[in-house]
Amino acid sequence: MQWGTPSPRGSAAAPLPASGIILAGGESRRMGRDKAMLPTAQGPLLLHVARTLAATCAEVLVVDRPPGRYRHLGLPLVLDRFPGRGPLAGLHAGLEAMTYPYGLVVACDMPGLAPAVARFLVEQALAAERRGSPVDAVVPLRNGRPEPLLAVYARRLAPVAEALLEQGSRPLRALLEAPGVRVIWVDEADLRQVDPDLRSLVNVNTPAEWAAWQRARDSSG
Ligand SMILES: Nc1nc2c(ncn2[C@@H]2O[C@H](COP(=O)(O)OP(=O)(O)OP(=O)(O)O)[C@@H](O)[C@H]2O)c(=O)[nH]1
Repeated sequence: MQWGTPSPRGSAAAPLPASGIILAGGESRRMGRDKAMLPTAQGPLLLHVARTLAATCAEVLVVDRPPGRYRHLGLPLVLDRFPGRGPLAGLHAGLEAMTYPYGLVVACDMPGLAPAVARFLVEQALAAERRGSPVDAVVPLRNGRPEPLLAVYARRLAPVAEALLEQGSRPLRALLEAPGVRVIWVDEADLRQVDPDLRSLVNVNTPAEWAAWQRARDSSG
């Protein structure tokens, strides 16, 4: 299945004027095989995530480390400018390349992303902008802890991320803690209104986690 094939499920609402950024430049050491290419009923996991994101975001970009591994999928591809520096480097490249002022970032190893969650997070950023009180990020909390691998970031954070990367490898969290960065923290209870089991926040890092995810999917039909 190639990118651009019409979604079998379709989507009732039109995509929002925002970008979707899929971080796919990791090394998958714990999985022992490329997480982006794990097989799903909708094709490789990366394609499944991209198609889910496309229901919400008018643009979807995949960010990989050079030289780029996913050209064969036909997805719009961006390469890290700070290779080997982790997810913040992927976010930085995505923010620099994206067309829209806000981008929803998703890790390529999140098989349960729900379009309703993607839309809910992006709408928080767009609504704040409309109210005249723009924010730089919209980040879910789970058990009181930030989930920065499924979050909205403003394009204006690109130079902030670049300054952090120039200091070396830094966690995504460092961007949210940078001076002046305005964040909407989304309560777990609010997220559960659109995703009761918080499946959108599941990421699969190991073969055991992948097997558990597949079992859970099978048992829920
Ligand atoms: N573009 C880009 N994405 C990255 C980079 N490092 C990690 N990611 C992505 O960020 C997300 C979270 O990565 P991790 O699961 O922490 O790391 P990983 O390298 O994929 O996996 P491990 O090797 O098992 O730690 C995944 O979607 C990765 O593909 C990077 O240097 N560049």
